[in-house]
Amino acid sequence: MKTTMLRSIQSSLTRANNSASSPSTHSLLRRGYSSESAPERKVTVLGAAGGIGQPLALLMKLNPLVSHLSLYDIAGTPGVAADVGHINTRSEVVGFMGEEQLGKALEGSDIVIIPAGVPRKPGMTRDDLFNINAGIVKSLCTAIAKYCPNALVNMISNPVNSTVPIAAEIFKKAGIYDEKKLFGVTTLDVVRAKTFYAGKARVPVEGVNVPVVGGHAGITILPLFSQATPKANNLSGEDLTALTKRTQDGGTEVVEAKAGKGSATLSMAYAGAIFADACLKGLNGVPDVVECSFVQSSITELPFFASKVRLGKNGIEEVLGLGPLSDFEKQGLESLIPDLKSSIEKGIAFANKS
Ligand SMILES: NC(=O)C1=CN([C@@H]2O[C@H](COP(=O)(O)OP(=O)(O)OC[C@H]3O[C@@H](n4cnc5c(N)ncnc54)[C@H](O)[C@@H]3O)[C@@H](O)[C@H]2O)C=CC1
Ligand SMILES: O=C([O-])CC(=O)C(=O)O
Repeated sequence: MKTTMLRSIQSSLTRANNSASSPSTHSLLRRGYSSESAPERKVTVLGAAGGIGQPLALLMKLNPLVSHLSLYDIAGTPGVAADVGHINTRSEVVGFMGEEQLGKALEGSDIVIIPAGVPRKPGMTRDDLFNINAGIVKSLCTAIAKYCPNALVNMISNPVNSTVPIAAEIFKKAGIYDEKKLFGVTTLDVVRAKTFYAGKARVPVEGVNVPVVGGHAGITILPLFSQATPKANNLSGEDLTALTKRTQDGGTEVVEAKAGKGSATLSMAYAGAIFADACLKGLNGVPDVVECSFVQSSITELPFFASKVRLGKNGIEEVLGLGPLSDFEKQGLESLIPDLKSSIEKGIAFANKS
């Protein structure tokens, strides 16, 4: 029963990850790439006792590609680590608490996932989190540069449109920046676009794929429904406009429904687990692993942009282009540029002051 449930979670993680044409966890296992023979991989979660951190720790504990799971927070991690650590899956779990343990938490990490920071309350924008979260991200990235400079960094903390540029500048200052290893996690936008599209088009959600490009806030989130598969002929222009708006406002929909108790945590943990799994597969040499992510980019005039990226043994193997856009999407792209540009510049300026 337990094994069946674990298998079904693992396979749904992989099935949902269908923007990648990568083989499923099951096919990896069938090819003799079992947890016993998979390479050792250490994954560290910073902010592991939080609303996202806890379910994300659980999902990473269920991933057979992880051999060491390191859980760090400023408080509460011993309990989370003891709890998750009792689950009978491959990885060894260690909890670390407080700044003096941050170095040990990070040492030897292959992937560092960062959901540390404050979430929104109703009425706030993601940018309203900047003042607190920018400082948290800056100090965590300074530690990453020191203790695990080669790790892939999966940035979840908001505002992603600014925290990713902050991380890049901190890494540049430390002399360790590798643009192939820094990712803003925008997978939740893809997860939402798939769910909303499947609902509207009345197609089975498991087979749906929708690229989402741009950034991760309001109109900077640009789902490309013209490229959605399977093609739906039953959607009007109005339907596509409504789907786009709902995807852009997905975070706010959850913030309002939680009415002061935070923002998306469970769906974000799921999305974060999907993205980390794709990074692990890339590191392990699985071919053709493709996910959308907010990365250093030259596909538009902006230095960072979310688009499909191909993942490999060193992180990003290729930043893929946007593909053909509808007139509506071209307009969306044009309108998002100034917003995204100013969020990127704000992050860069913050990291370089003092
Ligand atoms: N990229 C995305 O799609 C999404 C991003 N988010 C963002 O993720 C962040 C976290 O959200 P929640 O987990 O709901 O918040 P939360 O408040 O429940 O958890 C945050 C955790 O970070 C910890 N923390 C604070 N300062 C830290 C530091 N210096 N080092 C390590 N840990 C530290 C806190 O102790 C807490 O346990 C927020 O900024 C939120 O806006 C949320 C949903 C989606
Ligand atoms: O909306 C928020 O504040 C959290 C977030 O980024 C999301 O749910 O997409």
